[in-house]
Amino acid sequence: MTNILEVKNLKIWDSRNERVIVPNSSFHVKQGSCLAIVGESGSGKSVTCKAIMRLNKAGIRQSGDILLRGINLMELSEQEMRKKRGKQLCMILQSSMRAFDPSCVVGVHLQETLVEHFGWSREEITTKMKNAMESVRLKNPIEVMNTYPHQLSGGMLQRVMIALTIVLEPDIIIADEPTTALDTVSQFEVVEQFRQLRERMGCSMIFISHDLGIVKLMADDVLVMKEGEIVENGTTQAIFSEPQHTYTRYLLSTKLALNQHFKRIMGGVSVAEG
Ligand SMILES: Nc1ncnc2c1ncn2[C@@H]1O[C@H](COP(=O)(O)OP(=O)(O)OP(=O)(O)O)[C@@H](O)[C@H]1O
Repeated sequence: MTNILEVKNLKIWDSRNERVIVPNSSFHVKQGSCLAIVGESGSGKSVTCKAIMRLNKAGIRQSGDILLRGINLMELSEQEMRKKRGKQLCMILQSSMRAFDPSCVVGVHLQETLVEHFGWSREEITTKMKNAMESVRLKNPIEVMNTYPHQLSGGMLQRVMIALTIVLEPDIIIADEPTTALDTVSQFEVVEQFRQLRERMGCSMIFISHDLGIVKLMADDVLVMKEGEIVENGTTQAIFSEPQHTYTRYLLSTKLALNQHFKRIMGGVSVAEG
């Protein structure tokens, strides 16, 4: 199987105080597969994904190679990189609210993004978005497009982003904790939409999540990060059944403990199980 993305010797540091955040990371994403990145808060998951997009804040520097379909993103100009973002590399954040301009209705943002990448007409965009929104079970898509972001729930906005991703058909989707800000029911629905998205488009994905239940459901491979370093990398099956590193075992044991706690207080089957 070919790799859609290869990250080699990625180093990320804060140039203001020379603090190294990620010393030396190498990993890859196989074509059509989902790689989950797990690890405690502050372990460097987000900065790693932002480094792939080349979207870390000014002051945060990076070196190494990031090959997308064999093209080294590190060597592209900012203008060339802008063309890749959205069209070939899509990022879905914890909360989509920040991705939308609060002063415009949702449809304006969708139109602008799709015109920039494809140059389609207004009508074409509306038809494509309407179909995609219906496929992620968003009712009244036209109405949604005429609504301001703050008038929609977090779960609805995430589904609008997934619908936009369906239309953009990127080579790889990077989802950074896309369900963390949602209530349990919306979480379940959004995960389901991500699963269907992968089934339908066979797209490759990097999925950051705190929730090992979701990781087990979504990912083919798992990368475990601790203090900026990759401490373990393997298939989901292997990581869950035979974790090698003490830190991975610790993560899995806390998941188990939380599950049991949940069962004790709720008296039922934990949602994270399976
Ligand atoms: N803009 C920034 N300036 C300086 N340091 C930063 C910046 N963004 C992140 N860092 C540092 O990089 C490290 C990794 O942060 P990162 O957000 O990648 O962690 P994470 O694993 O994604 O955590 P979380 O699960 O909480 O999102 C942290 O020590 C953080 O302080």
